[in-house]
Amino acid sequence: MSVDLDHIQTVYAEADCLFPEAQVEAAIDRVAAEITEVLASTNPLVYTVMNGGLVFAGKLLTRLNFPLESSYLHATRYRNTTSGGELDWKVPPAQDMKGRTVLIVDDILDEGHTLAAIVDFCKAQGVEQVLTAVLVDKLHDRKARENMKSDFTGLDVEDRYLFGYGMDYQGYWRNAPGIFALKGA
Ligand SMILES: O=P(O)(O)OC[C@H]1O[C@H](OP(=O)(O)OP(=O)(O)O)[C@H](O)[C@@H]1O
Ligand SMILES: Nc1nc2[nH]cnc2c(=O)[nH]1
Repeated sequence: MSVDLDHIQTVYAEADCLFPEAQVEAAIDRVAAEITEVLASTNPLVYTVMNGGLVFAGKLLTRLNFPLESSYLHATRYRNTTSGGELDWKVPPAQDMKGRTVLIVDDILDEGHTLAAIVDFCKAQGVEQVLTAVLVDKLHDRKARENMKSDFTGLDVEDRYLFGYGMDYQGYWRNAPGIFALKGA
């Protein structure tokens, strides 16, 4: 598919910055401290959900100063579009997680279907416990499960289409240094 880079540039130029880099980094500091408090002695297996979780996980992991194992899984529901569909497991978890504490790290809890499916998968593998960490939680009443929350949350955000810090717009701007909302969405 050919991409209109002028359009991609315009989207960035016209977007609203909801949280600039310094605020996001402060949120990651806080989340890292909370995770350390709860998980430092549990020898956790930390799973990054690709692609979106990449930036948050990279920044989070160096702030977790205790023994842990890091791996990734790849599940997608949006496929570079702005509305979700069926969850597609591109790379399921590879490690044996039976009896382990597992932390799932992702960029966003939106409707929550992605995290719910991953958590269910981990439970079916016989984990000791599975916890979740997201950089942003989008506030609305369309969650997959009632009152669904992540165990660790960086920032609560309004109900708009977001990009930056791992979140994409048509595959672009995962590298944007802040949390941005699409103009008019
Ligand atoms: O809470 P939900 O409504 O399920 O949405 C959240 C998921 O959507 C995004 O992934 P996406 O499917 O866009 O794939 P990506 O990680 O490659 O961007 C994001 O990274 C989360 O994994
Ligand atoms: N980039 C991006 N991915 C999402 N996945 C679910 N919600 C969103 C969103 O607002 N932005």
